[in-house]
Amino acid sequence: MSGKRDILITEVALRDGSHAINHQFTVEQVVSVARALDEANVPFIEVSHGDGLAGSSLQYGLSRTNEMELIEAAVSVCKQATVGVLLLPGIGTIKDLNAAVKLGVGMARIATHVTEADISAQHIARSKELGLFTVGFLMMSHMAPPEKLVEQAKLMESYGADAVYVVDSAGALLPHEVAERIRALKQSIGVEIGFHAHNNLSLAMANTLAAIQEGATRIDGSVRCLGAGAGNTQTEVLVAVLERMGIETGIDLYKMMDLAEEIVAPILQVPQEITRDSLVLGYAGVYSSFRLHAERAAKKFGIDSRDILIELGKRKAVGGQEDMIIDVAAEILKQRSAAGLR
Ligand SMILES: CC[C@H](O)CC(=O)C(=O)O
Ligand SMILES: [Mn+2]
Repeated sequence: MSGKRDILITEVALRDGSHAINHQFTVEQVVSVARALDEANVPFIEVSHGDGLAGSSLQYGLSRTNEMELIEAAVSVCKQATVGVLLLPGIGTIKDLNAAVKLGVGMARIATHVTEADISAQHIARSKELGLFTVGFLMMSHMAPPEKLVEQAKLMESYGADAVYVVDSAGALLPHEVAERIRALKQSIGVEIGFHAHNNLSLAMANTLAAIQEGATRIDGSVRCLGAGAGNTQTEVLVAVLERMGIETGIDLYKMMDLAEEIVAPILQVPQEITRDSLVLGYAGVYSSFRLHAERAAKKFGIDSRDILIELGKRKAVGGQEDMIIDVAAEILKQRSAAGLR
């Protein structure tokens, strides 16, 4: 480990992983994970509610612990890592960003649906004013062709973003689709390009490597796959694979493996694997964070969660439309009853 970094990894387990554990992180868990990540020399650690700052709500899931306490705890144990936050304009506000900055965060990722970058202008501008490394985070990137993605990334760049991410929120992209998107951005924007994967079709690693091959220099990972759906690119595995390829992350592999095994595995409510529901998320192109909501609705209405997810995919539901999950479940039940199937 030379300390040189060819690729900058952002660890998202303490934010994306919040979805997988119903937003139940405790201060003690965040302290132990963040401290170990910092000791392993991970450069960026994202901490927030799964849906970003101020996501704690009945609609998205109530946090067990106020996220500001979690952020403060993470910052307090990080000696070298930058702690970052996610903000979805409309869920979180500039007031929330200001509060997070007071606690010592150094990076903000402003996330919008892939076709709605224009709503990020004031949040990106404020983040820059606050001196933060600022990322534009284009979610559900499988829903837009490369030309559209370029148009939206250019908007984020024009607002001042230091990097723009292609975000495969549904884990639906195939490696050649990732490659064409990153290639198009590389040819069109001047800021760094990042990639965020979900492993619902078992393609997170392949997609990440395709992104790196086309010039992405910022990559998200979640240790032990602690992320929504089937999780993200597994950080400790990514570190090992990149090391084998001669690509330096600056991260200590043994320390990452120990953290995964000894600290993160016990936090998981169930081991992260590609279940039938996470597979359907990728297959149907549905937001990974919808999985547990759909499973709860399926149980309540006595129907198959896969039918709910497939219908959400057909309706092209986007992040923030979690209320549609109940509507869809109720409609499926009504149709079944009308057809005499129940
Ligand atoms: C709801 C926010 C979302 O979880 C952000 C993200 O990680 C993604 O779109 O994949
Ligand atoms: Mn995600």
